[in-house]
Amino acid sequence: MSLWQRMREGMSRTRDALVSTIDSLVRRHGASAEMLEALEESLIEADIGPRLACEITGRLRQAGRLPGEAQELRRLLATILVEELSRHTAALELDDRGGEPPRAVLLVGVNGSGKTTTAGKLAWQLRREGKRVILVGADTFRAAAQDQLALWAQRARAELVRGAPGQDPASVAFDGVKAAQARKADAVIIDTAGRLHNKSQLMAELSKVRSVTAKALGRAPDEVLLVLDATTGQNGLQQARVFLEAVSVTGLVMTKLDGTARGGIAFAIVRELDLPLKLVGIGEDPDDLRPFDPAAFVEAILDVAPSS
Ligand SMILES: Nc1nc2c(ncn2[C@@H]2O[C@H](COP(=O)(O)OP(=O)(O)OP(=O)(O)O)[C@@H](O)[C@H]2O)c(=O)[nH]1
Repeated sequence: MSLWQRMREGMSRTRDALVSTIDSLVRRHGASAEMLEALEESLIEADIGPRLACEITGRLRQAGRLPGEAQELRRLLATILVEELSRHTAALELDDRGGEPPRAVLLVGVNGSGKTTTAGKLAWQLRREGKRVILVGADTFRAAAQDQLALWAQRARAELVRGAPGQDPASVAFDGVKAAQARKADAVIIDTAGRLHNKSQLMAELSKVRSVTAKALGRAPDEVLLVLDATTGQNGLQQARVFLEAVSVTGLVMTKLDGTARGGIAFAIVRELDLPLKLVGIGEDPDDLRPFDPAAFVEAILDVAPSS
């Protein structure tokens, strides 16, 4: 299946909801003020966030003559959404930045958000490019998390550095980076714990993992990615802020976009957090982690290419 088809399939729940709603609004209200009001509500329903939904309909209002045909309206909307997302997109900094290998990626985020899966998929993809990759299990709190990472290491044929139960996560990260340097690996991917029951402890732990990783590397980690579960919707924003207080994040990964009809959350999150969305998870296969491409994403949820 081509990348484009896979993105379409992954986003089908959001697309089905948005396209049928917009088309029926246009059928019911035509190109009218009522239609725009109803459209604003539908965008909020799709989790785009009230502020952005209001801005979008404001822009449509200003655009002058509204298209009376649903597909044209979706095309206009797509143009506005691509423009919005493009302001908050960036590629992973794994190849084209200075500094000696290994490139280091730290994954942070709440339990169950998809960190381990993202680490595994990323390792799998880098391995496919012929890179030497070390996966590091710095979640020493949950043995199951380490076992899951070990399975991914096997699947990706990546090497694994895992901590002993109860070991200081920062020391595991340090060992992982040192092992990657000694083995001349291209990339080291560090999976961390994300329990939120004790916020100050988690924050202290994460900032120590980051600073010890930086010390072992001799520079800041190339990427500190905050992994967010799209199915938690607006609640994810609150959780994200806790992590942002603890570590300086270089980008976002949004997982499980295939599991929601409210994929508009991607817009709300990048807008509210003002951080680039770098990767999206659209399924459980190793290939279902994708660099974020605003035009492909918007086309997949609105079923039209943006007007040029
Ligand atoms: N459908 C779908 N499932 C995903 C995606 N990403 C992760 N998952 C699933 O989400 C569940 C949780 O993912 P994990 O990678 O274990 O999450 P985690 O953040 O590492 O969780 P802890 O190990 O508990 O900290 C797993 O069942 C994954 O297979 C995605 O993009 N789409």
